[in-house]
Amino acid sequence: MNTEIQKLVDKGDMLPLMEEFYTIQGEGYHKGTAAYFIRIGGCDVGCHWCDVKESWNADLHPPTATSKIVDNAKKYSDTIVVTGGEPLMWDMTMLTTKLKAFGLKTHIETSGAYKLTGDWDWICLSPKKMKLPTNEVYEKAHELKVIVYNKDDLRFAEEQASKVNKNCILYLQPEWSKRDKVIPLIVDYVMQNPKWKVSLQTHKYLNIP
Ligand SMILES: C[S@@+](CC[C@H](N)C(=O)[O-])C[C@H]1O[C@@H](n2cnc3c(N)ncnc32)[C@H](O)[C@@H]1O
Ligand SMILES: Nc1nc2[nH]cc(C(=O)O)c2c(=O)[nH]1
Ligand code: SF4
Ligand SMILES: [Mg+2]
Repeated sequence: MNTEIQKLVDKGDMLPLMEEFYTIQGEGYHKGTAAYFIRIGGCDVGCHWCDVKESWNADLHPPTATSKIVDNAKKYSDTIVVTGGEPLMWDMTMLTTKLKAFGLKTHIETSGAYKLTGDWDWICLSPKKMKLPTNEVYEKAHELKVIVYNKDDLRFAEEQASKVNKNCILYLQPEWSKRDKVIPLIVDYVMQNPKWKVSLQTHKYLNIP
C-alpha cells in the first residue's frame, strides 16, 4: 500500500472494505430489523469457529474512502451495522461522524478487543477469551452476546456479565457448527438463569446474508 493511502487508513479516512449488503439484522436485540451492513476487513483475534475467516487479512480488502461508503449506505437504510473482521482495529471516528451527519443510526458488532472509537447508537459486544475487551467497552455496551461452543463458555459468559454495565442486555448465542449440541445447554441455562436471553443467527435459518 502506498504511504499516502496508509496515512488515510491510519486516520480512518479510508477503511479496508470487504463487503456491504442490505439485509435483516439476524442476531441479538435488533434481530428482525432491516439494516445496511458494512463489513470492514482485518481481525487478529483468531476464533477457530469464526464464520467470516475471509475477513481476517485486511490486505485482501481494498482501502475505501469513508465518504464513499457513507454516500452509498445512506441510500439503503437509516440503520447501519458496522462489522468485520474486527472494526475497532481501525479508527471509527470519521466513518461514524459522517453516518451521523446524515441522521443514520450507527450500530457496531465488536469483540471489544481494541480501543473503542466512533459515535455509536448501539454497541453489541461479543467478547472472546483469546483477546479480552477493554474496560471502556464493558461500560458502554448495550448488549453482551457470548458465543457458546462448549460448556466452559457458560462460565466465561458469567465472568463477562460481571464486567458489563447494569443496563447491558445479556445474550447467549450458539456457535453455528455446534448448534445441535449446545442449543439444549443454552435453553436449560436460560431457564435456570433468566437474566440471560437466547440469540440465534436467524439470517442463517432465513437463508439471507
Ligand atoms: C464475524 S463477527 C465480526 C465482529 C467482531 N469481530 C466480533 O466478533 O464481534 C460478528 C458476530 O458473529 C459472531 N460469530 C462469528 N462466528 C460465529 C459462529 N460460528 N457462530 C455463532 N456466532 C458467530 C461473533 O461472535 C460476532 O458476534
Ligand atoms: N443478517 C445478518 N445479521 C448479522 N448480525 C451480525 C452479523 C455479523 O456478521 O456481524 C450479521 C450478518 O452477517 N448477517
Ligand atoms: S473476533 Fe469476530 S471476526 Fe475476529 S475471528 Fe472472532 S468472530 Fe471472527
Ligand atoms: Mg455474520
